[in-house]
Amino acid sequence: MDSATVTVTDGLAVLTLNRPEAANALDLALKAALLDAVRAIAADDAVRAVLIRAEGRNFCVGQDLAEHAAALEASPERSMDTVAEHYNPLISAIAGLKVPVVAAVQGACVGAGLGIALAADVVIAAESATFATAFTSIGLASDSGLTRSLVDAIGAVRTRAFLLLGDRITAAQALDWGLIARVAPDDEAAATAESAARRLAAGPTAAFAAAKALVAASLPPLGDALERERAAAAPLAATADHRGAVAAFLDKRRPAFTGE
Ligand SMILES: CCCCCCCCCCCCC/C=C/C(=O)SCCNC(=O)CCNC(=O)[C@H](O)C(C)(C)COP(=O)(O)OP(=O)(O)OC[C@H]1O[C@@H](n2cnc3c(N)ncnc32)[C@H](O)[C@@H]1OP(=O)(O)O
Repeated sequence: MDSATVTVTDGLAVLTLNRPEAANALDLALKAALLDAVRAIAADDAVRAVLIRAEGRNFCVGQDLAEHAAALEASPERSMDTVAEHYNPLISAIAGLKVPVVAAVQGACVGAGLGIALAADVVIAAESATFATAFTSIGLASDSGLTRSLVDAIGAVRTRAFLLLGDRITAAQALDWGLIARVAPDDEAAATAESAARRLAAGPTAAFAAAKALVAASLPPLGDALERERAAAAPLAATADHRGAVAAFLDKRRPAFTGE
């Protein structure tokens, strides 16, 4: 089964995360499939808007920690290569799409999953959706461009608290903070997001592209944030806190951090 699929109808490309059995956790296959899909969408002149959605109860729970544990075991210093090889190119590709991008979020939107959602232009969430950064809970700092997209959306004070305290917030809280654009009842959210995406696919594509470019130009460069996050990830992968927290998560127990 393809872990990411794309269908294009009437100018709308629907990109689906399709690993519901694993809460759409990002393993190598899903990351590579998403990157290939976004690059194909970017090259398709017929596409005038994009909807990013996910199968199953959860939008995306971030890096697959079972896969990561194996990679850490094999080579802590190499384990973070995927940030440069997959995460950073994926976030850059989504944010770099010239057409409008809508993300439809249900369930858990966590870690790099939050980074994917916030790389879109418009996030529409189901009422019961939740949002979390999760990185510091496993001894990491941040990635997927969140140190730019969060600061842009909610400011540095809230971003620091969101990263450091690791709170899991509701869709209503996310809307109140300005993290997302809309909240819809659980049974209407998918249709609301698709309707918005279809409206954008039928809209003034050149004007949308110009508006996106103008807003992006008013912000610090995404590439700089991604590079800083990449550089910060490698040394953290080598910490006992990170390795211990990943093992604790997989063993379903609370981690004991030593600060090392
Ligand atoms: C050389 C080869 C290299 C290979 C590649 C190596 C990888 C390198 C990694 C690089 C790291 C840098 C980039 C990092 C990106 C990130 O996203 S880091 C953050 C990762 N995500 C998390 O830490 C979230 C962990 N999960 C949770 O906090 C919670 O599960 C939740 C998302 C808040 C949901 O909670 P709840 O609703 O209570 O559900 P749960 O019961 O906790 O989970 C349901 C089932 O899903 C499983 N699961 C959840 N998250 C993950 C995950 N990230 N990876 C794997 N599995 C996950 C969870 O275990 C449950 O499973 P079951 O018990 O089987 O039901």
